[in-house]
Amino acid sequence: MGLNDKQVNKNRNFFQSLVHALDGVYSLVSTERNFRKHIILAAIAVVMGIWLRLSINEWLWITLAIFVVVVAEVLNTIVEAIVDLIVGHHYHDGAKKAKDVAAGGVLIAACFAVVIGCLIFIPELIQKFHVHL
Ligand SMILES: Nc1ncnc2c1ncn2[C@@H]1O[C@H](COP(=O)(O)OP(=O)(O)OP(=O)(O)O)[C@@H](O)[C@H]1O
Repeated sequence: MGLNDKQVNKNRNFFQSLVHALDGVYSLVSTERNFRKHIILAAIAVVMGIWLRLSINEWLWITLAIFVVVVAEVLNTIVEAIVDLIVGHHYHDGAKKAKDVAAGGVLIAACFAVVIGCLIFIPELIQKFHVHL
């Protein structure tokens, strides 16, 4: 994936911008283990949502929860890349703080997603099993 042209100047057209943006998404999926785990959990939530026939309101919350985690993962990856670019493999208290705070952001986002998932799926599952009992 990607143009692989060591380009450092601005993108010339929309297609070039799109290819570089897709390169970024590919990089996230191929290099970030936690991002892949979150995508798998998001896919499970979507399949369960279809199975439980969630309302539009519930889908809005589930979508928000998924995107909050994705955005947090993206920001975490950006912070890690920039910190590594600046300090490399040298220990630095500032580098530790930046990476730990970025990881903390992902944790907070994941907790938000778990709360939303429980609030939506637990009552839906209880209702579903009552119907079939
Ligand atoms: N240059 C550094 N200076 C100080 N501490 C560092 C440095 N690089 C990493 N660390 C510490 O090591 C931890 C792990 O760093 P790493 O670069 O492996 O992030 P990383 O977390 O890949 O995380 P994950 O894959 O879990 O999102 C950081 O949270 C930080 O506490």
